[in-house]
Amino acid sequence: MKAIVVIPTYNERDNIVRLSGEVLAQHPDLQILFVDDNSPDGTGKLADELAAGNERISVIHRSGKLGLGSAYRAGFKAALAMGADYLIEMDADFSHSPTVLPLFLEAIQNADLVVGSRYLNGVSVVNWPIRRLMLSFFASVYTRFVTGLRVKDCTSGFKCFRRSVIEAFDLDSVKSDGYSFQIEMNYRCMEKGFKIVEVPIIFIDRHAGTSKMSGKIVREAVTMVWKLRLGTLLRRLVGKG
Ligand SMILES: Nc1nc2c(ncn2[C@@H]2O[C@H](COP(=O)(O)OP(=O)(O)O[C@H]3O[C@H](CO)[C@@H](O)[C@H](O)[C@@H]3O)[C@@H](O)[C@H]2O)c(=O)[nH]1
Repeated sequence: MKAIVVIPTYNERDNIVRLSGEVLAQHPDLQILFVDDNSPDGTGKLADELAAGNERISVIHRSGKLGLGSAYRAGFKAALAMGADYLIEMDADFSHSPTVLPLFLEAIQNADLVVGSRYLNGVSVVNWPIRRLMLSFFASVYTRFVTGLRVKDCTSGFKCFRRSVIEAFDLDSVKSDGYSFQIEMNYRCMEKGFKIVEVPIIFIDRHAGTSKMSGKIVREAVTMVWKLRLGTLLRRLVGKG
């Protein structure tokens, strides 16, 4: 079995050394693929040094900050080419605990997509400012209302896909560049009838570095849910869905 943890990075220099060690210690079949967008703080160079010293670590370099969704598209394509059986999404900043990874590998045996959920048993978020927590929580409520998704944490960035799920998508047709990538992937899985299972996680706000959340990312997510829903309705109307 080969499970590749795809980790997009932008200015995560203070996190990736400890993160790599902790991720790889969780299971012998885990590998890491960093997707760095030419981070000004030198994350990419440090990732190269880690990769040079460990064959379970690889790095993709891109020319500049092109967005989380776009980083995952590039990372997933590379992970497929590397022969991944499972493709895992994870943030670089320890908001996602590496200790959950073995649970993902267990849960994916009976699912097509495993979502690490902050909102399965109430709210499991530590240290997030209340405004950010409300934004995330109500983004999920709004997404469920508009799209009919039955996932409690629609924007979670900690998840595990079976290879066959990613192969079933034309990754280039996934439009989201920002965090709405998470919503779009969930929605497309639902449309294709894949089995989505949520497992509870505790999300802890980062210690080092800063969030890359922006108004542009929020606006993209607000409109994306309608594009997804209307796209499905239109396809049904013309008999292609
Ligand atoms: N390569 C690359 N990486 C990026 C970019 N933008 C963000 N990242 C990386 O993507 C991860 C998540 O970014 P954060 O900035 O830490 O996200 P957050 O604000 O804490 O958001 C969390 O909540 C979102 C909403 O629920 C989630 O969608 C997101 O995945 C994350 O868990 C980090 O590893 C960060 O370095 C980008 O443009 N390019």
